Amino acid sequence: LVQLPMSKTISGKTVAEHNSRESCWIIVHGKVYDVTEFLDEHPGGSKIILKYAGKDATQEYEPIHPPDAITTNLPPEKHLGPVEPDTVEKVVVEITDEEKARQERISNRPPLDEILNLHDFENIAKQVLPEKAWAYYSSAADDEITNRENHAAYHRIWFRPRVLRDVTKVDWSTTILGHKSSMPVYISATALGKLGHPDGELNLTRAAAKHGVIQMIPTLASCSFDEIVDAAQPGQVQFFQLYVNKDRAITKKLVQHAEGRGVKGLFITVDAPQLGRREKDMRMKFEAEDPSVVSKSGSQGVDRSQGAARAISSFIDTALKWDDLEWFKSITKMPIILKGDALQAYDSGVAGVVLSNHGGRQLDFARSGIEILVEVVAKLKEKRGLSFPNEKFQLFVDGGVRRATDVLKAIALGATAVGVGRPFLYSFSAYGTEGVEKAIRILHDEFEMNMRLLGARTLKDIVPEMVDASNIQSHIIVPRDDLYNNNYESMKYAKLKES
Ligand SMILES: Cc1cc2c(cc1C)[n+](S(=O)(=O)[O-])c1c(=O)[nH]c(=O)nc-1n2C[C@H](O)[C@H](O)[C@H](O)COP(=O)(O)O
Repeated sequence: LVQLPMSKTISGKTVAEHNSRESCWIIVHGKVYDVTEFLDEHPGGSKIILKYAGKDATQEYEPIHPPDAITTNLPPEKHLGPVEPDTVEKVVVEITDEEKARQERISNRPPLDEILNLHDFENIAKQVLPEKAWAYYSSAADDEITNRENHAAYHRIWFRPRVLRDVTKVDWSTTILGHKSSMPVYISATALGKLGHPDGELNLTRAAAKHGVIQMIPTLASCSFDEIVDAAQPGQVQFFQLYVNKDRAITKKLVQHAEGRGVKGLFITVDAPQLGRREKDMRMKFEAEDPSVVSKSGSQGVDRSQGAARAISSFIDTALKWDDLEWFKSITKMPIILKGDALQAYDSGVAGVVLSNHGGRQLDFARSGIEILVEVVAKLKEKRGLSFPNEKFQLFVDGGVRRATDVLKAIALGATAVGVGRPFLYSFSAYGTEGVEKAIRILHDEFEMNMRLLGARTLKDIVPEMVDASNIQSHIIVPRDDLYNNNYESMKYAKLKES
């Protein structure tokens, strides 16, 4: 063990002497950690840590890790104590021209009252987000066809509105798993909130509290779980999205802690035994690492030549199977909902299912949640005599929802509510909590208008007869195949060569 100086704090100079693979100390949030033996365990690879060996790594650490990640992953004897303030050499991050231009775009972004729809937030986020953040948030798997199909599928569903109904008063509030919600929309779990904004997922918590919307807390949040729950108002309803860890003891601790903190629903993600190949994210290579590095546990090193997603998700249990649900029911009283395309969910006795393809970030060419909803409702009606929406077994969809009309189509087809992911990410990335509030207000405005135009006073009036989904399964138009089309010189003879 290295002999530490007698003083309670450690000088920056001493830390700077431990700047190699042989002895690697880093500073995070003013505390010194000996990460020498953790280098090859780090899911994000050793390179990114060695870049900050002997230095302050807080700035790099913040967006990707919950604050308590380092203290929970390093044994206590590696927590060396506080660093002597102002003895640490400042990590100068040079401001590139590109970054200056991005800051310029941030200050020139339009005022919130000019934002009219959720697409505006995406358009602005694309211009103001750091490249890594935009890549991570916007990316989807392979050719991203499913990501586009998620949105396109709603365009194959048409309304049959009712007229001459008194729609002076319209009310689109509902309950989700028995909890009040101001709209049939919840904020879906999306990881790494601090890539887009220093407050990360707290932006969602604050806005959700103010507007009576339910937030689903992701396992891979940048903020710690307790930070997010502590930021909730008394009585605010939150759900927890779980990636099941190979180490079930960790999963059990997480689930029971969430229940103990008052979370009202456990959403187990079942469509991601491994996170998909999201090529925009992969291009950001979080410090490519030689995959042959064998970690201490003797297993092949984490393949770190991918983007953030792969690096942070090596813990996910690829062996998860239907029989495990009994174990989950034995460790928690929270209603359990499966998140992913899980047709057998009803027979396994869970409280519901989110028909989702993870925003197109997993299996490309997986069908959209809304298309599966039509199939699931028909099947459960025929095989189990169920009708929907159904209090006992609630159906949710997510993916590609950008308008209140998308939500109303899902409600008409039997969903209890709909999850929205990227639009809320983009809204806080560009405008913080106020952006999320604006996004929620936009949806409220759209609900009011479209409920009136549909001739519906409450969500109960939104019935299957009000939509024509007969074309939902016709994939005659495959969403734009951008990658292929942009490379293919389709206009080969556009310009005949002279002579
Ligand atoms: C956009 C996005 C989605 C993620 C997401 C991160 C981002 C940036 N992450 S991920 O890194 O692992 O893929 C999660 C996640 O933590 N857990 C999860 O269940 N779904 C995750 N999802 C999927 C999300 O919960 C919704 O299913 C999806 O976002 C719905 O599609 P839209 O974005 O089009 O609304």
